[in-house]
Amino acid sequence: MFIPRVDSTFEEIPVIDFTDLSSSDTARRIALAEKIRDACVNVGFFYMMNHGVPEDVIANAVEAGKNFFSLPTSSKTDLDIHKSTNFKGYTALLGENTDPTGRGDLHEGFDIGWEDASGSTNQNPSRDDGEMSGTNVWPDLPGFKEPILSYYHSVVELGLKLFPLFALALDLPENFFENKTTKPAAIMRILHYPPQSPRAFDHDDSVIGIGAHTDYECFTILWQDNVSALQVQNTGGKWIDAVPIPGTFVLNIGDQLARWTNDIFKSTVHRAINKSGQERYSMPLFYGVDYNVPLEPIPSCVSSVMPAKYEVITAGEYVKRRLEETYAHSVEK
Ligand SMILES: O=C(O)CCC(=O)C(=O)O
Ligand SMILES: [Fe+2]
Repeated sequence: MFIPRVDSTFEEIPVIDFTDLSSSDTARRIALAEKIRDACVNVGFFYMMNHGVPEDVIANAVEAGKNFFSLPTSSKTDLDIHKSTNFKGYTALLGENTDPTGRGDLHEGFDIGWEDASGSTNQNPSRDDGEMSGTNVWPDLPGFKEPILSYYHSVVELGLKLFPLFALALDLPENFFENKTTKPAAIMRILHYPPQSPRAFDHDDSVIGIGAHTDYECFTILWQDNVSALQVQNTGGKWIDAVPIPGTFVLNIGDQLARWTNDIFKSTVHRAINKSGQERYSMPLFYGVDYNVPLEPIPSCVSSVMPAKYEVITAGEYVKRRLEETYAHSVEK
């Protein structure tokens, strides 16, 4: 496979225009895939401009999320993620510990997985998520579920269109991921980061908005509000701010694509620290391949000088293992 210049001491996160995402012109799709390849090989992060998800769909979901986080604590803890077998529902402040050296993350969150657009049920008999099977849980909050599912489905649709571009970026047939993404394994979160005192952070960096980590799926599509907090670590160890750019999503490569590509695509460490003095909200959607698909390295990414680095494990086993580690510290709470 052709690998462009590799230099992960980036100081900036590239911005890529997705106008040609579904272009019927192959040359345009290839040109876009080349930009994606360059960003994935060197940075593991890029902004998506002109992603096509309507602003009102985003705004309605954010509003619904804010209403949820304003509920009394007991209404939220009724849906505690520890009560779910498949990591769905509410995560309280400090309930998650993304960086094992940390003491808990300073955010609260709400997680959902696949559910039909009708919202009636996700227990589709033709869908077997193995390790990650199970339903969503929903609060008794009028006007919540519909906008959240509407955003979820818009971003799932966008994510599905990205797989052919990643395939092109890896010199694979455009349909390489098609039979591996038949039942979208996408987890969406709404996150609320209360402000944290900059002085407290100076004295104790073991409690921050979200501790340093890599994501567990193929890629993450993140909406963030206008409060800057997300930081991405380059190979020099320097934290680069992923400053909010209105109208964009941030996309980052996760561990599943790093495993497929034997680390040719970078799953880059990132964290969030909200020192702004304001509330911050974000909505990541983690997009993986079907949970029963083994994460086997792509042959062109393995050679005698680059032997396979990772044991082969299914996507579902991998995600479940990582989620168990993330929530282990708060199991008894
Ligand atoms: O809120 C953010 O900006 C980042 C969230 C994140 O990294 C995650 O949920 O994995
Ligand atoms: Fe992340």
